[in-house]
Amino acid sequence: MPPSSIEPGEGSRLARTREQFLTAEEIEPNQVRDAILASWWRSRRWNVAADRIDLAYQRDPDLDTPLSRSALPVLRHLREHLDGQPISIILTDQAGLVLTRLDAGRDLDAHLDRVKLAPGFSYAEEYVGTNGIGTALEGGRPMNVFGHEHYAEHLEDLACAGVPIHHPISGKTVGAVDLTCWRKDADPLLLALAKTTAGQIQQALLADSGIRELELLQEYLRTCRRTAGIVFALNNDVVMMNDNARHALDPAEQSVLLAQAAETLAGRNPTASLEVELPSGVKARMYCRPVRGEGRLTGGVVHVKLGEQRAGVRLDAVPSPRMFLPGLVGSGGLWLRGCHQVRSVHATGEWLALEGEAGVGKLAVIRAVHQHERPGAHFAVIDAAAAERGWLTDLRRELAGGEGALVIQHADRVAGPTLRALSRLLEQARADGPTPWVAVTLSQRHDGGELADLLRFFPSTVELPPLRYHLEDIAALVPFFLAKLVPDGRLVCSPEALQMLSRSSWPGNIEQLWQVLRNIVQHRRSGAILPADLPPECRTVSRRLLSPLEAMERDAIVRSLIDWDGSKIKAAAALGMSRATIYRKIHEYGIVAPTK
Ligand SMILES: Nc1ncnc2c1ncn2[C@@H]1O[C@H](COP(=O)(O)OP(=O)(O)OP(=O)(O)O)[C@@H](O)[C@H]1O
Repeated sequence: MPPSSIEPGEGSRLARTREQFLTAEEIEPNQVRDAILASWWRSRRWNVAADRIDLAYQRDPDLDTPLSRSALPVLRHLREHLDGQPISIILTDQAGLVLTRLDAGRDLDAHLDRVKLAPGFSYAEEYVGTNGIGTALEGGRPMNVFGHEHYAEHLEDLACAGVPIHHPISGKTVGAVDLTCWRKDADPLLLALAKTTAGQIQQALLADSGIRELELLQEYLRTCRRTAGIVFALNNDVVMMNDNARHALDPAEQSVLLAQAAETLAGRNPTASLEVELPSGVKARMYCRPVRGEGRLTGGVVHVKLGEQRAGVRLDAVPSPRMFLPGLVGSGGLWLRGCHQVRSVHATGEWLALEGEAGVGKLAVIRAVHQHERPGAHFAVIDAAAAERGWLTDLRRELAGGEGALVIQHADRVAGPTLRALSRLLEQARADGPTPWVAVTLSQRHDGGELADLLRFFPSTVELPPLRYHLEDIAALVPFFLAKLVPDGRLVCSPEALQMLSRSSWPGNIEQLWQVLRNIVQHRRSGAILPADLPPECRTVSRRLLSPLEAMERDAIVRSLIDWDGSKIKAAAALGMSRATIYRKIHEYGIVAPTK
């Protein structure tokens, strides 16, 4: 198979192979390059239409970005050098949205307009199928796509050479440059030219960001000189922190503060002083100061003061960064914070209301804290949702038992007379004294209405995060669960499958992960779990691992889209977001918008 061009005669063979693939016939081996075949499979999974280019206009491209400012002079210079040759020069953002296209002559431009390879349309693989831009971005490497290698038949007359552009400091993909010409004019040198151009754009980006990073560095050093405390500075690509920050804060605390600082600096009021509760329970006051260069926000410097410990909560003299709870794994910041809060409330003896979506681990945490603090003491669980007659009688008996711990699960699922009876029982038990320590779990967000009467017995409410807010813990949960399901370590999870699991959104949380693995071991009990072993629900993944803040933002967008019947304009307005931003985020987070 030629690596970079198609020989005469090969075109028709390739066309036949492509047709076979599209009609789901078996294709002969070695008829198409591996990278192209992999891309065809992805295009099929994305349900890309091969017989039409059906793209929605996404948005007016924002050309006031470091990428556009750095790339445009380079591309114009290349245009001059190409001296009127019919080669289209195209710049896209990291998601394949065409930002600009330089004139390439009337015929080619008209064709590119017809196939919507034009500013404001996305040539991501998931929309157009195999093509020079989307396939290069998807694979993260230079890619040429000739004629019939394109998935969509309307692109068959074209040849494209796409190269991802990486940020020279962070290494993140920030866009792609693509050179497109007629198939008959295809030349392997096109890819070499595209690579050189991408390299020049990266150089220009380096010069641009060098100045911005310098401004940030100067402000950071000034702040470090002025204060003896914790200081860090950040922008989209760089984080700097002083020795105090490294010594006084553990990684979970650092990541909570950095995420909060990034959100504040990107918000409406970037110059802010705010209080943040760390996973250890300690409160910290953050003073954020934006840094601007040439009128634009280039990052921010943050000064942190560690404050008083949480009122009413016992803290060890030195807060331990990791908490060991029997039978539980996980070290994500939000997860640890929830565990710590449960332990703190348990230590005060106050009754606890523990909230969180179904399957986040509410019962598991209460059980673990109880076993850790009072090993061997009585532990009872009553499920209010089971609605069996007699559970109130069981409850009365447990309350009268007077010791250990009692968990009333799913308390938000009872209502009316049963709920009132439950409240009366608790009131009576308190009056009769001594009672076990009682916790209720609530799996839905409730408005407090009817439940308020019950919740007056539970002065502290703690919330456990959904799994999608601590996806980093999947790397520990999976081997932990596999060891439970298949002893002797005979079954492991391949890195590819783990990556897919770490990018799913897990609406059913940790319980869903457990069930998924339980089902897998029905058919695979040794060796390695591969992506093909995973059920479809784990294969619809976002493009990358989302940070907790990004996951929260994604959820807010999804909720708003549902509230506004799928209208992106109304959803954006409700969230105080611009239309352009919501379009970009929907794409970035892989949100499938509900249809109107
Ligand atoms: N951090 C963890 N480490 C190991 N196992 C966990 C962890 N968190 C939860 N689990 C396991 O996940 C499953 C679901 O947890 P659990 O039943 O506590 O969730 P829940 O929030 O109480 O759910 P629901 O409200 O739906 O009853 C259980 O099998 C539990 O043992």
